[in-house]
Amino acid sequence: MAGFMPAVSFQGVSKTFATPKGPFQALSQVSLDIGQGEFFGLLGPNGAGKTTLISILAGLARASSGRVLVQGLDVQADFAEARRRLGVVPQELVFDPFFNVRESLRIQSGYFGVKNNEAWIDELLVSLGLADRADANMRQLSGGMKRRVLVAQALVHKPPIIVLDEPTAGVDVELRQTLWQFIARLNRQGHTVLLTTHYLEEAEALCGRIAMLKAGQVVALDSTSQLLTAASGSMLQFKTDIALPPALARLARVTGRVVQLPAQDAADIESHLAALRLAEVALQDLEIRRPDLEDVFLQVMAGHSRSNLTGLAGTGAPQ
Ligand SMILES: Nc1ncnc2c1ncn2[C@@H]1O[C@H](COP(=O)(O)OP(=O)(O)OP(=O)(O)O)[C@@H](O)[C@H]1O
Repeated sequence: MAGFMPAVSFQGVSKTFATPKGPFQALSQVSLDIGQGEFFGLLGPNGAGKTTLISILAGLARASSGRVLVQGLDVQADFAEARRRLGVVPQELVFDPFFNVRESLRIQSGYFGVKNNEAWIDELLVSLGLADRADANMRQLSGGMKRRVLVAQALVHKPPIIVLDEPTAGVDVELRQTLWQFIARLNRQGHTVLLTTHYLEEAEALCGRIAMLKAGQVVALDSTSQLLTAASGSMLQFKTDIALPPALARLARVTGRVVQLPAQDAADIESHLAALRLAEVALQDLEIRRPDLEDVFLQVMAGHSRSNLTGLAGTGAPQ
């Protein structure tokens, strides 16, 4: 990969927090490169270390060891210049209540030293559905509207790298669509996107490549399509109102009336169906489908992944 400069390079990043119970290792030896122009997903269960990794990238926290480069710039040694290349949309709603929407964008623009930015500010307001709230005070906005402003603030200096930490947590369908259309457009124009989300459907639809973190370690790193292809078996899915026999209940993912049962092969499917028939479980809308990203995620987190899912951690090759 000589001459190849990643947008973001995590190099052996570890982070240990001092806690009353002693040191706690939130990240251990995270190494991965995100190529320029990639739409990259960082996934993991609560507490896996996603926000810690992004805080280190944004220069808000220090790695205990290892380093992070943004377009070749060290986030510690070249903090201001590295930070300018990043647009970070935080998870939490933090805002200044004294300004209106447009003023807050102008202030943020000034912070990054960008002048004569009104045209881009107008485009942000329109693209994020904020145009008619431009003069509203930040205090008056609903939670979803505040989140739109946070996205606009993060993008006001046109950063080449956009970092979104769970941007759609608790936001409505309309904002999600507005947001993703806009971010996808910026990605097509060449902006690199790093996304953390718990919405695996979004990650599957948007991300070209995905890293999965578990307890501070990279446990899968591959293109989204390769992760899906490499996932083993299929899923038997149906609806029912009747309780499953205990042996199947242990295997099943149940969401309301919908039951999903992983099956390695045809014999597995047959034995599941036989057990259901024996227990007189009436099935509706029965289907057999390929695993989706949620299935892959659960397989990886359960440690049942095939070695080709886990063996790639650290290679960091963009597609
Ligand atoms: N300042 C801190 N001091 C001690 N432990 C911390 C600190 N910050 C984070 N942690 C711990 O580090 C681990 C990783 O936290 P982090 O917020 O990075 O996870 P996450 O993957 O972003 O989770 P979520 O999906 O819930 O946002 C957690 O166990 C958390 O409790």
